[in-house]
Amino acid sequence: MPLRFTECSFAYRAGVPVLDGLTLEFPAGCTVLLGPNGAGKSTLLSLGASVLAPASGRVQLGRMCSTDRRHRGEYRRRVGWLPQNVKPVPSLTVREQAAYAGWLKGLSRSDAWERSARALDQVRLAELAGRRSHELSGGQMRRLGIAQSLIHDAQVVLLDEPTAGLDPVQRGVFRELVAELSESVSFVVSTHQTEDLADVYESVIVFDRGQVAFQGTVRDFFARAPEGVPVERRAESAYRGLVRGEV
Ligand SMILES: Nc1ncnc2c1ncn2[C@@H]1O[C@H](COP(=O)(O)OP(=O)(O)OP(=O)(O)O)[C@@H](O)[C@H]1O
Repeated sequence: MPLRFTECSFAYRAGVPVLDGLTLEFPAGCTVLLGPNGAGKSTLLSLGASVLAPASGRVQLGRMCSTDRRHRGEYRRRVGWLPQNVKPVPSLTVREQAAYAGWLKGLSRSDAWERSARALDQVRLAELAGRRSHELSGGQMRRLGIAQSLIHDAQVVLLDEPTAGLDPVQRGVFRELVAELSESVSFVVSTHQTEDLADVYESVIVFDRGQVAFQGTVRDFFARAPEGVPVERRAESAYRGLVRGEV
């Protein structure tokens, strides 16, 4: 079931649209969302997660519409979301926090508790299940965030800059995890990091000033770099050729 935006418009302030009639479908699999600061990536993901509602147009997962009250509960279970700052819930353990997220999405307490063990196992946090979540490192906290978005059997998980501030080892762990989990779940990952795209992602979307500047496979994206650019600089070069960014 693809996540689709149809003629979506959204503004935080009247007369200053962030999205203006955007139509976009995220492909299945692992998609990286690139774009300069202020391009509207977080806004797009928040609309996808139904945290925000479009002023006009539709956001749909298959036939479910994010703003239709009849579908909203199911929509929110099927679309997981990891915002930029995942916060520990004071005094909860790692497992309790994962279960709490499931309960908030409508799972029964026992179901949420049971599923939390599997979700923590999936993100390699099973050993830390009994630790207080405020004691986790930044990388572990992001993994707990993924567990929270997986617990209710999401089909699409939206990750907003999940690797910002992580050291290279933790970034690697994160990438491996996403690659592994993407066999059963589709991911859309917003990031400013263009290195190692080919290791994880199948598709690239470059977003600029609320519009899609590029959508295609990683291979097509790399092909946008001028000839002669060394392999390790191709993604950055392709990206620079596609965006204008803020002035
Ligand atoms: N809560 C808000 N209130 C008003 N304006 C906002 C708000 N959040 C974002 N904006 C504005 O909306 C536009 C898009 O912001 P958004 O955070 O979606 O971009 P982004 O691509 O995620 O940026 P970054 O890469 O810096 O995180 C920007 O001009 C920003 O200033």
